[in-house]
Amino acid sequence: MEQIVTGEQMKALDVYTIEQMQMPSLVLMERAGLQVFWSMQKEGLPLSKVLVLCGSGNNGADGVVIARLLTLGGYQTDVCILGKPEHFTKEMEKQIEIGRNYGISFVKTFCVHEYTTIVDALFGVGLSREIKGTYRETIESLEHFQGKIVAVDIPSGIHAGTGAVLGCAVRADLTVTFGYKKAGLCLYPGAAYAGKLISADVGILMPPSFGSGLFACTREELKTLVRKPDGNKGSFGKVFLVAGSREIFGAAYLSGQAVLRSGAGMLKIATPKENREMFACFPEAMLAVYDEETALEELVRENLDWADVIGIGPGIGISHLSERLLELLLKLVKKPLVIDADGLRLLKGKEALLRACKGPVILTPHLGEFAALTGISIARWKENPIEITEKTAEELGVILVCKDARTLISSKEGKTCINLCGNDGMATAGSGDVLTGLILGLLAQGLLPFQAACTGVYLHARAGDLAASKKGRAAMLAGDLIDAAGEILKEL
Ligand SMILES: NC(=O)C1=CN([C@@H]2O[C@H](COP(=O)(O)OP(=O)(O)OC[C@H]3O[C@@H](n4cnc5c(N)ncnc54)[C@H](O)[C@@H]3O)[C@@H](O)[C@H]2O)[C@@H](O)CC1
Ligand SMILES: Nc1ncnc2c1ncn2[C@@H]1O[C@H](COP(=O)(O)OP(=O)(O)O)[C@@H](O)[C@H]1O
Ligand SMILES: [K+]
Repeated sequence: MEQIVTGEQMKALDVYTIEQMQMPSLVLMERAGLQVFWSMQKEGLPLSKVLVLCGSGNNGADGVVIARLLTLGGYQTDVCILGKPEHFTKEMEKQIEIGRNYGISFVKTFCVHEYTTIVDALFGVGLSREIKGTYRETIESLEHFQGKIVAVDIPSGIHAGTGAVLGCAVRADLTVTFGYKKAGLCLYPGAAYAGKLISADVGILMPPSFGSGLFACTREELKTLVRKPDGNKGSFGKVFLVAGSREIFGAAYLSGQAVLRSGAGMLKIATPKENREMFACFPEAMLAVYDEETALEELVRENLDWADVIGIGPGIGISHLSERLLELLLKLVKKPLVIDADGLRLLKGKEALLRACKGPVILTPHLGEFAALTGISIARWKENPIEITEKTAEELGVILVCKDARTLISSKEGKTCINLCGNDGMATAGSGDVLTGLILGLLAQGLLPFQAACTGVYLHARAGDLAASKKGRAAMLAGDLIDAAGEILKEL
Protein backbone atom coordinates (compact mmCIF):
# COMPACT_ATOMS: atom_id res chain seq x y z
CA MET A 1 0.00 0.00 0.00
CA GLU A 2 1.13 3.54 -0.69
CA GLN A 3 1.22 5.94 2.26
CA ILE A 4 -1.06 8.99 1.97
CA VAL A 5 -0.90 11.94 4.39
CA THR A 6 -2.98 14.92 5.45
CA GLY A 7 -1.51 18.43 5.53
CA GLU A 8 -0.91 18.31 9.28
CA GLN A 9 0.83 14.96 8.99
CA MET A 10 3.05 16.29 6.21
CA LYS A 11 4.03 19.26 8.35
CA ALA A 12 4.86 16.91 11.22
CA LEU A 13 7.07 14.89 8.87
CA ASP A 14 8.86 18.08 7.70
CA VAL A 15 9.50 19.02 11.33
CA TYR A 16 10.72 15.50 12.17
CA THR A 17 13.10 15.47 9.20
CA ILE A 18 14.44 18.94 9.97
CA GLU A 19 14.60 18.84 13.77
CA GLN A 20 15.15 15.20 14.64
CA MET A 21 17.10 14.10 11.57
CA GLN A 22 18.93 17.42 11.37
CA MET A 23 18.32 17.77 7.65
CA PRO A 24 18.51 21.51 6.85
CA SER A 25 15.22 22.95 5.68
CA LEU A 26 16.95 24.70 2.77
CA VAL A 27 18.31 21.39 1.50
CA LEU A 28 14.81 19.90 1.40
CA MET A 29 13.64 23.01 -0.40
CA GLU A 30 16.41 22.84 -2.98
CA ARG A 31 15.49 19.21 -3.70
CA ALA A 32 11.82 20.17 -3.93
CA GLY A 33 12.62 22.97 -6.38
CA LEU A 34 14.82 20.68 -8.48
CA GLN A 35 12.07 18.08 -8.69
CA VAL A 36 9.59 20.64 -10.01
CA PHE A 37 12.15 22.08 -12.45
CA TRP A 38 13.02 18.62 -13.81
CA SER A 39 9.36 17.63 -14.07
CA MET A 40 8.58 20.80 -16.03
CA GLN A 41 11.31 19.88 -18.52
CA LYS A 42 10.44 16.18 -18.64
CA GLU A 43 6.74 16.83 -19.19
CA GLY A 44 7.61 19.12 -22.09
CA LEU A 45 5.91 22.26 -20.75
CA PRO A 46 6.25 25.39 -22.91
CA LEU A 47 9.02 27.23 -21.05
CA SER A 48 9.71 30.19 -23.32
CA LYS A 49 8.40 32.61 -20.67
CA VAL A 50 7.54 31.50 -17.15
CA LEU A 51 5.82 33.34 -14.31
CA VAL A 52 6.24 32.06 -10.76
CA LEU A 53 3.56 33.21 -8.32
CA CYS A 54 4.66 33.03 -4.68
CA GLY A 55 2.91 33.31 -1.32
CA SER A 56 4.72 34.23 1.87
CA GLY A 57 5.20 30.73 3.30
CA ASN A 58 7.54 27.88 2.38
CA ASN A 59 5.47 27.01 -0.67
CA GLY A 60 6.38 30.48 -1.92
CA ALA A 61 10.01 29.82 -0.98
CA ASP A 62 9.91 26.68 -3.16
CA GLY A 63 8.65 28.97 -5.93
CA VAL A 64 11.66 31.28 -5.58
CA VAL A 65 13.99 28.25 -5.80
CA ILE A 66 12.20 27.11 -8.98
CA ALA A 67 12.52 30.61 -10.48
CA ARG A 68 16.27 30.58 -9.76
CA LEU A 69 16.70 27.14 -11.35
CA LEU A 70 14.70 28.19 -14.41
CA THR A 71 16.70 31.41 -14.76
CA LEU A 72 20.00 29.51 -14.44
CA GLY A 73 18.68 27.03 -17.00
CA GLY A 74 18.30 29.86 -19.50
CA TYR A 75 14.50 30.15 -19.35
CA GLN A 76 13.08 33.67 -19.22
CA THR A 77 11.38 33.78 -15.82
CA ASP A 78 9.64 36.38 -13.66
CA VAL A 79 8.70 35.99 -10.01
CA CYS A 80 5.81 37.81 -8.41
CA ILE A 81 5.50 37.59 -4.63
CA LEU A 82 1.95 38.19 -3.48
CA GLY A 83 2.63 37.56 0.20
CA LYS A 84 3.35 40.45 2.57
CA PRO A 85 7.00 40.70 3.79
CA GLU A 86 5.87 40.71 7.43
CA HIS A 87 4.50 37.18 6.87
CA PHE A 88 7.59 35.74 5.15
CA THR A 89 9.05 32.61 6.73
CA LYS A 90 12.80 32.70 7.39
CA GLU A 91 13.29 30.29 4.48
CA MET A 92 11.36 32.66 2.21
CA GLU A 93 13.55 35.60 3.28
CA LYS A 94 16.64 33.50 2.59
CA GLN A 95 15.44 32.33 -0.83
CA ILE A 96 14.63 35.91 -1.87
CA GLU A 97 18.13 36.97 -0.82
CA ILE A 98 19.71 34.09 -2.77
CA GLY A 99 17.46 34.83 -5.73
CA ARG A 100 18.53 38.48 -5.76
CA ASN A 101 22.18 37.44 -5.66
CA TYR A 102 21.56 35.19 -8.66
CA GLY A 103 19.88 38.03 -10.51
CA ILE A 104 16.40 36.57 -10.90
CA SER A 105 13.66 38.94 -12.09
CA PHE A 106 11.16 40.03 -9.45
CA VAL A 107 8.06 41.80 -10.78
CA LYS A 108 5.30 43.63 -8.92
CA THR A 109 2.63 43.41 -11.61
CA PHE A 110 2.14 41.11 -14.58
CA CYS A 111 -0.13 40.26 -17.47
CA VAL A 112 -0.72 36.51 -17.43
CA HIS A 113 -1.14 36.32 -21.22
CA GLU A 114 2.54 37.17 -21.75
CA TYR A 115 3.57 33.85 -20.25
CA THR A 116 3.61 30.30 -21.60
CA THR A 117 3.74 28.56 -18.20
CA ILE A 118 2.77 29.67 -14.72
CA VAL A 119 4.14 28.09 -11.54
CA ASP A 120 1.67 28.17 -8.66
CA ALA A 121 3.61 28.51 -5.40
CA LEU A 122 1.01 30.55 -3.51
CA PHE A 123 -0.08 28.05 -0.87
CA GLY A 124 0.95 24.52 -0.05
CA VAL A 125 -0.06 22.37 2.89
CA GLY A 126 -0.14 25.49 5.08
CA LEU A 127 -3.41 26.78 3.58
CA SER A 128 -5.63 27.21 6.60
CA ARG A 129 -8.59 29.40 5.61
CA GLU A 130 -10.66 30.63 2.71
CA ILE A 131 -8.75 32.57 0.07
CA LYS A 132 -9.75 36.23 -0.29
CA GLY A 133 -8.50 39.58 -1.60
CA THR A 134 -5.55 39.84 -4.01
CA TYR A 135 -4.82 36.11 -3.79
CA ARG A 136 -8.35 35.33 -4.88
CA GLU A 137 -8.30 37.90 -7.71
CA THR A 138 -4.99 36.46 -8.94
CA ILE A 139 -6.23 32.86 -8.84
CA GLU A 140 -9.43 33.85 -10.64
CA SER A 141 -7.41 35.69 -13.30
CA LEU A 142 -5.74 32.34 -14.14
CA GLU A 143 -9.04 30.82 -15.24
CA HIS A 144 -8.67 32.09 -18.82
CA PHE A 145 -4.91 31.52 -19.03
CA GLN A 146 -4.08 29.69 -22.27
CA GLY A 147 -0.70 28.23 -21.24
CA LYS A 148 0.16 25.49 -18.76
CA ILE A 149 0.02 25.68 -14.97
CA VAL A 150 2.27 23.74 -12.62
CA ALA A 151 1.26 23.49 -8.98
CA VAL A 152 3.98 23.20 -6.36
CA ASP A 153 3.08 20.48 -3.85
CA ILE A 154 -0.71 21.06 -4.18
CA PRO A 155 -2.85 23.47 -6.22
CA SER A 156 -3.33 26.61 -4.13
CA GLY A 157 -6.81 26.69 -2.65
CA ILE A 158 -7.14 22.92 -2.19
CA HIS A 159 -7.33 21.69 1.40
CA ALA A 160 -4.60 19.08 1.81
CA GLY A 161 -6.68 16.89 4.10
CA THR A 162 -10.09 16.89 2.44
CA GLY A 163 -9.63 18.01 -1.17
CA ALA A 164 -12.14 20.84 -0.60
CA VAL A 165 -11.80 24.15 -2.45
CA LEU A 166 -11.27 26.92 0.11
CA GLY A 167 -12.96 29.80 -1.72
CA CYS A 168 -11.18 29.32 -5.05
CA ALA A 169 -8.36 27.15 -6.37
CA VAL A 170 -5.78 26.94 -9.13
CA ARG A 171 -6.62 24.45 -11.86
CA ALA A 172 -3.24 22.88 -12.63
CA ASP A 173 -2.11 20.80 -15.59
CA LEU A 174 0.65 19.25 -13.51
CA THR A 175 1.17 18.96 -9.75
CA VAL A 176 4.50 17.90 -8.31
CA THR A 177 3.92 16.85 -4.72
CA PHE A 178 6.68 16.30 -2.18
CA GLY A 179 7.30 13.26 -0.01
CA TYR A 180 3.88 11.65 0.06
CA LYS A 181 0.62 12.17 -1.82
CA LYS A 182 -1.66 14.44 0.16
CA ALA A 183 -5.20 13.18 0.81
CA GLY A 184 -6.55 16.38 -0.78
CA LEU A 185 -4.89 15.40 -4.07
CA CYS A 186 -6.55 11.98 -3.95
CA LEU A 187 -10.10 13.11 -3.14
CA TYR A 188 -12.43 15.13 -5.35
CA PRO A 189 -12.64 18.03 -6.07
CA GLY A 190 -8.91 18.37 -5.27
CA ALA A 191 -8.00 15.46 -7.54
CA ALA A 192 -9.60 17.22 -10.51
CA TYR A 193 -7.66 20.45 -9.83
CA ALA A 194 -4.30 18.65 -9.64
CA GLY A 195 -4.07 17.56 -13.29
CA LYS A 196 -1.28 15.03 -13.76
CA LEU A 197 0.12 14.13 -10.35
CA ILE A 198 3.80 13.36 -9.79
CA SER A 199 5.11 12.36 -6.36
CA ALA A 200 8.71 13.41 -5.83
CA ASP A 201 11.13 12.25 -3.18
CA VAL A 202 12.82 15.20 -1.52
CA GLY A 203 14.27 13.35 1.48
CA ILE A 204 11.40 13.58 3.96
CA LEU A 205 11.66 10.77 6.51
CA MET A 206 8.85 9.00 8.30
CA PRO A 207 9.51 7.90 11.90
CA PRO A 208 8.70 4.25 12.60
CA SER A 209 6.11 5.32 15.18
CA PHE A 210 4.23 7.49 12.68
CA GLY A 211 0.53 7.09 13.31
CA SER A 212 -0.99 7.63 9.88
CA GLY A 213 -3.32 4.83 8.85
CA LEU A 214 -4.08 6.37 5.47
CA PHE A 215 -3.11 4.48 2.33
CA ALA A 216 -3.85 3.97 -1.34
CA CYS A 217 -4.19 0.49 -2.77
CA THR A 218 -1.55 -0.61 -5.26
CA ARG A 219 -1.01 -3.54 -7.59
CA GLU A 220 1.06 -5.23 -4.87
CA GLU A 221 -2.10 -6.11 -2.92
CA LEU A 222 -3.39 -8.30 -5.73
CA LYS A 223 -0.27 -10.38 -5.41
CA THR A 224 -1.43 -11.63 -2.02
CA LEU A 225 -3.94 -13.71 -3.95
CA VAL A 226 -2.04 -16.90 -4.70
CA ARG A 227 -3.55 -19.92 -6.46
CA LYS A 228 -2.34 -23.21 -5.11
CA PRO A 229 -1.68 -25.89 -7.75
CA ASP A 230 -2.93 -28.58 -5.37
CA GLY A 231 -6.01 -26.57 -4.32
CA ASN A 232 -9.55 -27.84 -4.75
CA LYS A 233 -12.93 -26.13 -4.97
CA GLY A 234 -13.30 -26.44 -1.22
CA SER A 235 -9.96 -24.87 -0.44
CA PHE A 236 -10.63 -21.91 -2.77
CA GLY A 237 -13.59 -21.09 -0.59
CA LYS A 238 -17.35 -21.45 -0.42
CA VAL A 239 -19.59 -18.41 -0.73
CA PHE A 240 -23.21 -18.23 0.42
CA LEU A 241 -24.93 -15.25 -1.19
CA VAL A 242 -28.44 -14.05 -0.41
CA ALA A 243 -29.37 -12.15 -3.55
CA GLY A 244 -32.14 -11.39 -6.02
CA SER A 245 -35.88 -11.03 -5.65
CA ARG A 246 -38.87 -11.60 -7.85
CA GLU A 247 -38.29 -8.46 -9.90
CA ILE A 248 -34.52 -8.50 -9.74
CA PHE A 249 -32.50 -11.43 -10.99
CA GLY A 250 -29.63 -9.48 -12.59
CA ALA A 251 -28.07 -8.29 -9.34
CA ALA A 252 -27.75 -11.89 -8.08
CA TYR A 253 -26.34 -13.00 -11.42
CA LEU A 254 -23.72 -10.21 -11.57
CA SER A 255 -22.59 -10.66 -7.95
CA GLY A 256 -22.48 -14.41 -8.33
CA GLN A 257 -20.50 -14.27 -11.57
CA ALA A 258 -18.00 -11.92 -9.91
CA VAL A 259 -17.62 -14.34 -6.97
CA LEU A 260 -16.62 -17.21 -9.25
CA ARG A 261 -14.58 -15.12 -11.73
CA SER A 262 -12.40 -13.86 -8.88
CA GLY A 263 -11.43 -17.43 -8.13
CA ALA A 264 -13.71 -18.66 -5.33
CA GLY A 265 -14.33 -22.42 -5.42
CA MET A 266 -18.08 -22.72 -4.83
CA LEU A 267 -21.12 -20.49 -4.76
CA LYS A 268 -24.60 -21.03 -3.42
CA ILE A 269 -27.22 -18.35 -4.00
CA ALA A 270 -30.28 -18.06 -1.77
CA THR A 271 -33.05 -16.49 -3.82
CA PRO A 272 -36.88 -16.54 -4.01
CA LYS A 273 -38.39 -19.68 -5.54
CA GLU A 274 -39.82 -17.76 -8.54
CA ASN A 275 -36.26 -17.11 -9.68
CA ARG A 276 -35.34 -20.76 -10.09
CA GLU A 277 -35.83 -20.83 -13.86
CA MET A 278 -33.82 -17.69 -14.42
CA PHE A 279 -30.78 -19.42 -12.96
CA ALA A 280 -30.81 -21.93 -15.80
CA CYS A 281 -28.31 -19.57 -17.49
CA PHE A 282 -25.96 -19.80 -14.47
CA PRO A 283 -25.28 -23.50 -14.01
CA GLU A 284 -22.11 -22.91 -11.98
CA ALA A 285 -24.13 -21.55 -9.06
CA MET A 286 -25.96 -23.80 -6.62
CA LEU A 287 -29.33 -22.58 -5.43
CA ALA A 288 -31.15 -22.47 -2.10
CA VAL A 289 -34.62 -21.20 -2.98
CA TYR A 290 -37.08 -19.91 -0.42
CA ASP A 291 -40.66 -18.69 -0.18
CA GLU A 292 -43.20 -17.89 2.53
CA GLU A 293 -43.31 -21.55 3.57
CA THR A 294 -39.55 -21.97 4.03
CA ALA A 295 -38.06 -22.45 7.49
CA LEU A 296 -35.64 -19.57 7.08
CA GLU A 297 -33.68 -20.17 10.28
CA GLU A 298 -32.94 -23.72 9.20
CA LEU A 299 -31.89 -22.55 5.76
CA VAL A 300 -29.55 -19.94 7.26
CA ARG A 301 -28.03 -22.26 9.89
CA GLU A 302 -27.38 -24.98 7.34
CA ASN A 303 -25.64 -22.64 4.93
CA LEU A 304 -23.64 -20.85 7.59
CA ASP A 305 -22.17 -24.24 8.47
CA TRP A 306 -21.38 -24.93 4.83
CA ALA A 307 -19.98 -21.55 3.74
CA ASP A 308 -16.69 -19.78 4.46
CA VAL A 309 -18.04 -16.31 3.73
CA ILE A 310 -21.50 -14.82 3.40
CA GLY A 311 -23.00 -11.99 1.41
CA ILE A 312 -26.45 -10.43 1.49
CA GLY A 313 -28.09 -7.62 -0.38
CA PRO A 314 -27.79 -7.41 -4.17
CA GLY A 315 -31.36 -7.17 -5.47
CA ILE A 316 -33.01 -8.76 -2.41
CA GLY A 317 -35.65 -6.04 -2.29
CA ILE A 318 -37.35 -4.72 0.81
CA SER A 319 -39.61 -7.52 2.03
CA HIS A 320 -40.26 -9.18 5.36
CA LEU A 321 -38.48 -12.31 4.09
CA SER A 322 -35.31 -10.42 3.13
CA GLU A 323 -35.44 -8.54 6.43
CA ARG A 324 -35.76 -11.81 8.35
CA LEU A 325 -32.81 -13.29 6.44
CA LEU A 326 -30.67 -10.28 7.31
CA GLU A 327 -31.61 -10.51 10.99
CA LEU A 328 -30.83 -14.23 11.09
CA LEU A 329 -27.45 -13.72 9.47
CA LEU A 330 -26.55 -10.90 11.87
CA LYS A 331 -27.52 -13.06 14.85
CA LEU A 332 -25.97 -16.33 13.78
CA VAL A 333 -22.92 -15.56 11.62
CA LYS A 334 -19.41 -16.09 12.95
CA LYS A 335 -17.72 -15.77 9.55
CA PRO A 336 -17.09 -12.72 7.34
CA LEU A 337 -20.35 -11.12 6.19
CA VAL A 338 -20.68 -8.58 3.37
CA ILE A 339 -23.84 -6.43 3.35
CA ASP A 340 -24.70 -4.43 0.23
CA ALA A 341 -27.56 -2.64 -1.54
CA ASP A 342 -31.03 -3.53 -0.16
CA GLY A 343 -29.30 -5.28 2.75
CA LEU A 344 -28.03 -1.85 3.79
CA ARG A 345 -31.48 -0.29 3.49
CA LEU A 346 -32.83 -3.05 5.76
CA LEU A 347 -30.03 -2.50 8.25
CA LYS A 348 -31.48 0.83 9.41
CA GLY A 349 -32.66 0.40 12.99
CA LYS A 350 -30.64 -2.82 13.44
CA GLU A 351 -27.41 -1.10 14.48
CA ALA A 352 -27.38 -2.85 17.87
CA LEU A 353 -27.66 -6.22 16.15
CA LEU A 354 -24.87 -5.19 13.80
CA ARG A 355 -22.57 -4.18 16.65
CA ALA A 356 -23.27 -7.46 18.44
CA CYS A 357 -22.56 -9.53 15.32
CA LYS A 358 -19.83 -12.12 15.92
CA GLY A 359 -18.40 -12.20 12.42
CA PRO A 360 -16.41 -9.41 10.80
CA VAL A 361 -18.85 -7.31 8.76
CA ILE A 362 -18.12 -5.35 5.58
CA LEU A 363 -20.70 -2.75 4.50
CA THR A 364 -20.51 -1.45 0.92
CA PRO A 365 -22.86 1.55 0.64
CA HIS A 366 -22.85 4.07 -2.19
CA LEU A 367 -23.31 7.53 -0.76
CA GLY A 368 -27.12 7.43 -1.02
CA GLU A 369 -27.20 4.21 0.98
CA PHE A 370 -24.66 5.65 3.43
CA ALA A 371 -26.84 8.72 3.99
CA ALA A 372 -29.97 6.61 4.47
CA LEU A 373 -28.20 4.34 6.96
CA THR A 374 -26.41 6.98 9.03
CA GLY A 375 -28.48 10.14 8.59
CA ILE A 376 -25.28 11.92 7.47
CA SER A 377 -26.04 13.79 4.25
CA ILE A 378 -23.94 13.24 1.12
CA ALA A 379 -22.92 16.93 1.21
CA ARG A 380 -21.65 16.56 4.78
CA TRP A 381 -19.72 13.40 3.92
CA LYS A 382 -18.06 15.22 1.03
CA GLU A 383 -16.87 18.01 3.33
CA ASN A 384 -14.75 15.62 5.36
CA PRO A 385 -14.91 12.14 3.84
CA ILE A 386 -12.00 10.47 5.61
CA GLU A 387 -12.94 11.56 9.10
CA ILE A 388 -16.62 10.69 8.65
CA THR A 389 -15.92 7.27 7.10
CA GLU A 390 -13.48 6.40 9.89
CA LYS A 391 -15.83 7.57 12.62
CA THR A 392 -18.82 5.67 11.18
CA ALA A 393 -16.78 2.48 10.77
CA GLU A 394 -15.73 2.74 14.41
CA GLU A 395 -19.24 3.51 15.65
CA LEU A 396 -20.84 0.64 13.74
CA GLY A 397 -17.93 -1.72 14.45
CA VAL A 398 -17.54 -2.64 10.76
CA ILE A 399 -15.31 -2.32 7.74
CA LEU A 400 -16.98 0.44 5.80
CA VAL A 401 -16.62 0.82 2.03
CA CYS A 402 -18.04 4.22 1.02
CA LYS A 403 -18.38 3.95 -2.75
CA ASP A 404 -17.85 7.08 -4.79
CA ALA A 405 -15.58 8.32 -7.57
CA ARG A 406 -12.84 7.93 -4.94
CA THR A 407 -14.03 5.08 -2.75
CA LEU A 408 -12.86 5.06 0.88
CA ILE A 409 -12.47 1.90 2.93
CA SER A 410 -12.12 2.27 6.71
CA SER A 411 -11.58 -0.35 9.37
CA LYS A 412 -13.03 0.09 12.83
CA GLU A 413 -9.43 0.41 14.08
CA GLY A 414 -8.97 3.64 12.08
CA LYS A 415 -7.06 2.39 9.04
CA THR A 416 -8.28 3.91 5.78
CA CYS A 417 -7.58 3.14 2.16
CA ILE A 418 -8.36 5.53 -0.72
CA ASN A 419 -8.92 4.02 -4.14
CA LEU A 420 -7.19 6.04 -6.87
CA CYS A 421 -8.23 3.98 -9.92
CA GLY A 422 -11.47 3.60 -11.86
CA ASN A 423 -13.54 5.98 -13.97
CA ASP A 424 -17.04 7.35 -14.50
CA GLY A 425 -17.90 4.48 -16.84
CA MET A 426 -18.33 2.46 -13.64
CA ALA A 427 -21.35 4.55 -12.74
CA THR A 428 -23.60 2.01 -14.45
CA ALA A 429 -26.31 -0.25 -13.10
CA GLY A 430 -24.98 -3.40 -11.48
CA SER A 431 -21.44 -2.12 -11.00
CA GLY A 432 -21.81 -2.25 -7.20
CA ASP A 433 -23.16 -5.80 -7.38
CA VAL A 434 -19.96 -6.82 -9.14
CA LEU A 435 -17.88 -5.24 -6.38
CA THR A 436 -19.75 -7.22 -3.72
CA GLY A 437 -19.03 -10.42 -5.61
CA LEU A 438 -15.34 -9.61 -5.99
CA ILE A 439 -14.93 -8.86 -2.27
CA LEU A 440 -16.70 -12.12 -1.40
CA GLY A 441 -14.50 -14.04 -3.82
CA LEU A 442 -11.34 -12.62 -2.28
CA LEU A 443 -12.57 -13.32 1.26
CA ALA A 444 -13.34 -16.89 0.23
CA GLN A 445 -9.76 -17.31 -0.93
CA GLY A 446 -8.45 -16.35 2.47
CA LEU A 447 -7.78 -12.62 2.34
CA LEU A 448 -8.39 -10.94 5.69
CA PRO A 449 -11.55 -8.81 5.74
CA PHE A 450 -9.97 -5.32 5.48
CA GLN A 451 -7.45 -6.57 2.92
CA ALA A 452 -10.26 -8.21 0.91
CA ALA A 453 -12.32 -5.01 0.94
CA CYS A 454 -9.38 -2.83 -0.21
CA THR A 455 -8.14 -5.32 -2.78
CA GLY A 456 -11.67 -5.91 -4.05
CA VAL A 457 -12.23 -2.19 -4.57
CA TYR A 458 -8.88 -1.90 -6.32
CA LEU A 459 -9.51 -4.92 -8.56
CA HIS A 460 -12.98 -3.58 -9.42
CA ALA A 461 -11.54 -0.16 -10.32
CA ARG A 462 -8.70 -1.61 -12.40
CA ALA A 463 -11.29 -3.74 -14.16
CA GLY A 464 -13.25 -0.52 -14.76
CA ASP A 465 -10.23 1.08 -16.40
CA LEU A 466 -9.60 -1.98 -18.57
CA ALA A 467 -13.27 -2.19 -19.58
CA ALA A 468 -13.26 1.54 -20.43
CA SER A 469 -10.20 1.12 -22.62
CA LYS A 470 -11.95 -1.64 -24.57
CA LYS A 471 -15.58 -0.49 -24.72
CA GLY A 472 -15.45 3.20 -23.85
CA ARG A 473 -16.68 4.82 -20.66
CA ALA A 474 -20.19 5.42 -21.97
CA ALA A 475 -20.77 1.98 -23.45
CA MET A 476 -19.24 -0.30 -20.82
CA LEU A 477 -21.62 -2.45 -18.78
CA ALA A 478 -21.33 -3.98 -15.34
CA GLY A 479 -20.87 -7.38 -16.98
CA ASP A 480 -17.75 -6.07 -18.74
CA LEU A 481 -16.24 -5.43 -15.31
CA ILE A 482 -16.47 -9.13 -14.49
CA ASP A 483 -14.59 -10.19 -17.62
CA ALA A 484 -12.05 -7.42 -17.12
CA ALA A 485 -11.47 -8.41 -13.48
CA GLY A 486 -10.63 -11.89 -14.75
CA GLU A 487 -8.11 -10.42 -17.18
CA ILE A 488 -6.48 -8.29 -14.48
CA LEU A 489 -6.07 -11.39 -12.31
CA LYS A 490 -4.66 -13.29 -15.27
CA GLU A 491 -1.91 -10.68 -15.70
CA LEU A 492 -0.59 -11.36 -12.19
N1 LIG B 1 11.53 22.91 4.79
C1 LIG B 1 10.23 22.68 4.75
O1 LIG B 1 9.51 22.83 5.72
C2 LIG B 1 9.70 22.29 3.46
C3 LIG B 1 8.53 22.86 3.01
N2 LIG B 1 8.08 22.62 1.78
C4 LIG B 1 7.04 23.50 1.21
O2 LIG B 1 6.43 24.26 2.21
C5 LIG B 1 5.03 24.19 2.09
C6 LIG B 1 4.42 24.43 3.43
O3 LIG B 1 4.88 25.68 3.85
P1 LIG B 1 4.18 26.53 4.98
O4 LIG B 1 3.90 25.66 6.13
O5 LIG B 1 5.03 27.71 5.20
O6 LIG B 1 2.77 26.90 4.37
P2 LIG B 1 2.33 27.58 2.99
O7 LIG B 1 3.47 28.10 2.23
O8 LIG B 1 1.46 26.61 2.35
O9 LIG B 1 1.41 28.79 3.45
C7 LIG B 1 1.39 29.22 4.75
C8 LIG B 1 1.22 30.74 4.83
O10 LIG B 1 0.03 31.15 4.22
C9 LIG B 1 -0.84 31.76 5.17
N3 LIG B 1 -2.20 31.43 4.79
C10 LIG B 1 -2.84 30.25 4.96
N4 LIG B 1 -4.06 30.31 4.41
C11 LIG B 1 -4.18 31.55 3.87
C12 LIG B 1 -5.20 32.21 3.15
N5 LIG B 1 -6.35 31.61 2.86
N6 LIG B 1 -5.01 33.48 2.75
C13 LIG B 1 -3.86 34.10 3.02
N7 LIG B 1 -2.83 33.53 3.69
C14 LIG B 1 -3.00 32.26 4.11
C15 LIG B 1 -0.40 31.25 6.50
O11 LIG B 1 -0.77 32.10 7.53
C16 LIG B 1 1.10 31.15 6.28
O12 LIG B 1 1.71 32.40 6.43
C17 LIG B 1 4.79 22.83 1.49
O13 LIG B 1 3.54 22.75 0.86
C18 LIG B 1 5.94 22.72 0.53
O14 LIG B 1 5.63 23.37 -0.69
C19 LIG B 1 8.95 21.92 0.83
O15 LIG B 1 9.87 22.83 0.34
C20 LIG B 1 9.67 20.78 1.48
C21 LIG B 1 10.47 21.32 2.66
N1 LIG C 1 -17.05 8.55 -11.42
C1 LIG C 1 -16.63 7.36 -10.93
N2 LIG C 1 -15.32 7.06 -10.91
C2 LIG C 1 -14.90 5.88 -10.41
N3 LIG C 1 -15.72 4.92 -9.90
C3 LIG C 1 -17.03 5.17 -9.89
C4 LIG C 1 -17.56 6.39 -10.39
N4 LIG C 1 -18.90 6.35 -10.24
C5 LIG C 1 -19.20 5.16 -9.67
N5 LIG C 1 -18.07 4.45 -9.46
C6 LIG C 1 -17.99 3.10 -8.83
O1 LIG C 1 -19.01 2.27 -9.40
C7 LIG C 1 -19.65 1.48 -8.40
C8 LIG C 1 -21.15 1.81 -8.37
O2 LIG C 1 -21.76 1.08 -7.38
P1 LIG C 1 -23.32 1.22 -7.01
O3 LIG C 1 -23.71 2.65 -7.00
O4 LIG C 1 -23.58 0.38 -5.82
O5 LIG C 1 -23.98 0.55 -8.31
P2 LIG C 1 -25.24 -0.41 -8.44
O6 LIG C 1 -26.13 -0.14 -7.28
O7 LIG C 1 -25.87 -0.06 -9.73
O8 LIG C 1 -24.70 -1.80 -8.46
C9 LIG C 1 -18.93 1.81 -7.09
O9 LIG C 1 -17.93 0.86 -6.86
C10 LIG C 1 -18.32 3.19 -7.35
O10 LIG C 1 -17.17 3.42 -6.58
K1 LIG D 1 0.80 25.53 -4.57
